[in-house]
Amino acid sequence: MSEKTFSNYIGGEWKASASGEVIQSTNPANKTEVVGSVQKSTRDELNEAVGQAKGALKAWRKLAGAERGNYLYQAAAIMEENLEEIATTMTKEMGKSLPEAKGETMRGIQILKYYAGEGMRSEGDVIPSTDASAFMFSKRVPVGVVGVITPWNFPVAIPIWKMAPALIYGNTVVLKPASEGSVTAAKVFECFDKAGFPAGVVNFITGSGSVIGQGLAEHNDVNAVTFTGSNNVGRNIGNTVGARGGKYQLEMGGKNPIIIAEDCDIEAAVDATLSGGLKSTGQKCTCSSRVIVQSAIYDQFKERLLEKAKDITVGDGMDGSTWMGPCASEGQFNTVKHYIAKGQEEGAALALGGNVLTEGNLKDGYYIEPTIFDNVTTDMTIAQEEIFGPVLALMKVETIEDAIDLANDVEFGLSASIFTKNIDHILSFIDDIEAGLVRINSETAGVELQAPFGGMKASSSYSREQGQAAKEFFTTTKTVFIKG
Ligand SMILES: NC(=O)C1=CN([C@@H]2O[C@H](COP(=O)(O)OP(=O)(O)OC[C@H]3O[C@@H](n4cnc5c(N)ncnc54)[C@H](OP(=O)(O)O)[C@@H]3O)[C@@H](O)[C@H]2O)C=CC1
Ligand SMILES: O=C(O)CCC(=O)C(=O)O
Repeated sequence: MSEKTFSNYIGGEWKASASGEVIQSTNPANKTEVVGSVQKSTRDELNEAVGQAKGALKAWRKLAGAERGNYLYQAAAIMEENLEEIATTMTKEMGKSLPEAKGETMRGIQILKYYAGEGMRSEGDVIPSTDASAFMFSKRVPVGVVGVITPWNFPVAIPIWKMAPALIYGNTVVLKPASEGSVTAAKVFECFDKAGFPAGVVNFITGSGSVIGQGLAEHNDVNAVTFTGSNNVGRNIGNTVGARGGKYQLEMGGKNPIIIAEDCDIEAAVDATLSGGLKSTGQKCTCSSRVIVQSAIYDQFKERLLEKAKDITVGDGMDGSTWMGPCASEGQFNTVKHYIAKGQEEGAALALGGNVLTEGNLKDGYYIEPTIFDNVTTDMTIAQEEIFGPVLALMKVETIEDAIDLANDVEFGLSASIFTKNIDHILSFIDDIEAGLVRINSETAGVELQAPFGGMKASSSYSREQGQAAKEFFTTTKTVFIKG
């Protein structure tokens, strides 16, 4: 893949920033490899992108839903032709293994198709009026210009799961992707460009979060902002958009528990813990980070977990034998090292890993061993804060009631899972766990595009994304009363 500089996509044209500056994206598996560069854009360019989106709004919302859907089908088809290239760029830019990157790209394509079909579905209800000679109905209408601010960990799926519903319901969009995932997002926009959306309907602008992201949050012509990322940034965006009367949706961190009950299938529970905790190098907001195990099987579970974790192959995501890639960036690498040191300082026992990997080619990347802490208590930092790295915290409990209380003892509430065959435990878990995604005998990660996605407590702004739930955020309702 040749290194390339990508422009912004504004009003249907690729345009370089007047700043003359670019942001380089490097490969976390090989720090010296530049994957590509994107524009370091200015506020004026953001204003231009928002102006284009505003200008395109009327004609776009007046198209039939099926016509808007055709553009999404077209984008999906073009992405399918370019799947390999997009996935390769993703692996090189943020490090997840190539099969995971391909899976994510395929998921983006399926999301586009799902929402394309939405253009042919109901957009309201007929409601009986108390006046027998009148006709009353509700009708969903677009919110307007939508600002989309996304993280680097799912650089294809997250921008698409926000843009596709925004577009099908008649909104126009301005995407500001994470700087560390911008080259991959630019590849997606190349497909959107080829799909031939009317000028101004989809816009792509790169640059720093504090200039372009904050600018989207502050812009009075941006009617709604949808964000996924860290809690601090998310709260600030919510406050800024809310203060000017805009609509916002925030999806933020998680500290997701997986409860291992004494009656469970231990092999399945071990596999799910490793997959949910360490796939994508633990860089999913839905990843399992607290493993809460009943004391009767604690030692047996731990032994098997350690045995299997030792076999994990760490390396460049482009290498077919790699199960776990590097941390996505130097910043993330340093954060993970900080939490590993903090865990040790606060008295957790390191049962596995904890070291930086430097053997052979690994020295060129941001590699950390799969790390498992034992004897973790709920007051420890590693049991409370989102690490976003390959670190699991084992915690021991006596009863399932204790396990659920412990699981709820964090500020987050995104995803949670339990491994058990006991129906009473399953029912009380479903009832009592404070999480937006509740998973039984399955890992905490694994989001289905047709179902609502979002968290409780500090994990989200009470809103839900994906499936039919997306309609709530990307539309507003008109109630129409007609009397002849
Ligand atoms: N829940 C989730 O899905 C995710 C959670 N995280 C958590 O966040 C931590 C940090 O990750 P990071 O990517 O830095 O997350 P951030 O919240 O910093 O970034 C997410 C997005 O917001 C943008 N942004 C940054 N600062 C501002 C600002 N002041 N105003 C508006 N937008 C802004 C970023 O742009 P830019 O990239 O240019 O800074 C990026 O597009 C991780 O360690 C993890 O704990 C991260 C990713 C996803
Ligand atoms: O688990 C998934 O597939 C999606 C998780 C997610 O949204 C995230 O990590 O940002």
